This record gives sequence, C-alpha cells and structure tokens, in this order.
Amino acid sequence: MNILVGSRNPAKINAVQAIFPHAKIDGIEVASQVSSQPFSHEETLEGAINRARECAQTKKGVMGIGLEGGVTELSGQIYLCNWGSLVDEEGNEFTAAGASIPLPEEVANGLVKGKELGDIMEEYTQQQGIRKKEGAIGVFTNQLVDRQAMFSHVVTLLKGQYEFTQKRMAE
Ligand SMILES: O=P(O)(O)OP(=O)(O)OP(=O)(O)OC[C@H]1O[C@@H](n2cnc3c(O)ncnc32)[C@H](O)[C@@H]1O
Repeated sequence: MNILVGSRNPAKINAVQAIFPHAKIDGIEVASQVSSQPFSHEETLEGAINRARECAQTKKGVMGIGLEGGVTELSGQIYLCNWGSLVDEEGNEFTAAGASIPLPEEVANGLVKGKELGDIMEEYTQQQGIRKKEGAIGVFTNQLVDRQAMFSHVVTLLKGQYEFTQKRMAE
C-alpha cells in the first residue's frame, strides 16, 4: 500500500506510519487551500479534504491522507479542532474529527487578534517547533495526549471506515 500524506510535519507523518505500519508512506507539500489558521470546523475539514484529494491525484494507485489543525469558537470559548480525510485508490472519500479542548484565554486572545496558533505556542512555551512536536494539545493536557497521538486516533477512524467499506464491497 502506498500512502501520500499532505504535509511534511513529522507529527502528522508519524501518526499515519503508526496506524499503517506496513505501508510505504511519503509526506509531500500540498495546498490546503484554506487560511493558514483555519477558524471553524468547516474550514479545518475543508483543508484536510483538499490535502487528501491533492495527494490522491498526484499518482495512480496511491491513497491520500490530509490532516489539518485549526480552532473553532464554541459557547464563547476557542477550542482546538482537528480533522482528517482519506481518499482511497478508487476515489472513495472518508473524514473524521479529532480531539478538541478549550484553549486558555491568553492563547485565545492572540488567535482573535489574528496570530497563528503555532506562533502563539512558541511564545507561550518559549520553545520552537511545538506544532511539529507535542502541539498545543500536548502542552495543555500535560503531555498525556500529544499531537501525534491525537492525529493517530483520527487516522485510526479513517482506516476503520476505509476497511469497513472494503469489506462491504467484497461481500
Ligand atoms: O506543515 P503543515 O502540515 O501545514 O502543519 P501545520 O501544523 O503548520 O498546519 P495545520 O494546518 O495543521 O495547522 C494550522 C495552524 O494551526 C497551528 N496549529 C494547529 N494545531 C496546533 C497545535 O496543536 N499546536 C501548535 N500549533 C498548532 C499550526 O501551527 C498552523 O499555524
């Protein structure tokens, strides 16, 4: 099985490798075609789908996976939101959402002012490249769920739906 992941972010590529251990996996740069800081479930989902579609269209016989991180406003708070999309070799599309937790007010304030979460988290933690490592979800869950683990769950949900469809078609 050949899988193209629409990102070079190791947190995303390693999540796919963990769930598809026997697949040949490559990460490629694609256009999410949404803003660099998606600000709703819809926009984050759209980014994931666009990434997966572009990957699947790059080569025949490959599966495309897109993973997108964003934020969304809910009941007066800003939440992390995460989405994934899988487009299989036949063009069937699957989607799944990831974990969502509220962000502290000081982080949310920066987002409302138009800053990107990745930049805010670097300032907040005084560390570089947080989005490629534990991510905001790792920081604010005391490292119990890091970005790779969170995206691994999304990829598991995608793989499960794909396998269910394959099984049904074989019956
Ligand atoms: O290289 P790509 O695949 O684009 O990975 P990314 O982390 O930069 O991009 P995403 O599209 O997943 O996320 C959109 C923005 O939100 C930021 N972001 C999302 N989730 C995050 C997290 O858990 N921790 C830190 N930054 C996050 C990220 O840095 C981007 O600015």
